[in-house]
Amino acid sequence: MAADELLPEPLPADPLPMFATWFSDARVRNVQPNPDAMVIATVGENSAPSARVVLCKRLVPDQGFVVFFTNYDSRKGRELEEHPRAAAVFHWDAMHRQVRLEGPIVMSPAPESDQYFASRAFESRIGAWASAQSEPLASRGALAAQVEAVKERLGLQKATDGEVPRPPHWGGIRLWIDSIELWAEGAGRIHERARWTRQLTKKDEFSFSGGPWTGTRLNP
Ligand SMILES: Cc1cc2nc3c(=O)[nH]c(=O)nc-3n(C[C@H](O)[C@H](O)[C@H](O)COP(=O)(O)O)c2cc1C
Repeated sequence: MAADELLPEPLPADPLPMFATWFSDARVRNVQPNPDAMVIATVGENSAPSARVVLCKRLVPDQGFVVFFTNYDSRKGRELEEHPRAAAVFHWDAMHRQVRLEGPIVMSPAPESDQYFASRAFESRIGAWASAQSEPLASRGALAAQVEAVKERLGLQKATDGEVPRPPHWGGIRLWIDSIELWAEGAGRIHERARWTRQLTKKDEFSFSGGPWTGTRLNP
């Protein structure tokens, strides 16, 4: 089965509007239960890679970064602190498309994390305090007890009792894109691939400015 659309010829100078269209297509057409899911790969001790699924909650194509939210003390958080680069993969099976991203990461500015945290369900906000993500857990009951302890400590039993503050160890991570590959399934396994790279120059704690993109078709 071929992708809905193959890659334009010649390739666009800037790949990010096309990535944004693919991302939006996947969400608008609701092609899978979590169309915003991406696998994030990080590098740990002894250069060992590790990967897991997270949800991409923002894509800012004009600047060129994506955002996911997590516990900064989790395994991925600790690995990213040591090695602040990541790779991400989206796979939209029903659209026969894959997108690969690579680049440096930064923690989101506090307002970005606060805004998203405030939009989460009460239980998820309590859970962000209760779960020491990636740490050993004695039993399922132990987590339930941690949830109850957090509610007790914050004096919040239900959503209408008040605001759950954002834990300092929980927030957004921005992956700034300096390499992107778009892949579209072709007929008879003659797929289409192209990769674009650019230089990123650090502007401040949260942002980079991007140089021009260089795009190349790749053998599938
Ligand atoms: C569909 C799906 C979405 C997920 N979304 C997130 C997410 O947005 N943030 C997150 O921290 N973990 C998310 N997880 C859980 C992660 O895959 C992972 O188990 C967790 O973050 C701990 O990973 P780590 O120990 O490598 O840090 C998601 C899992 C699945 C299957």
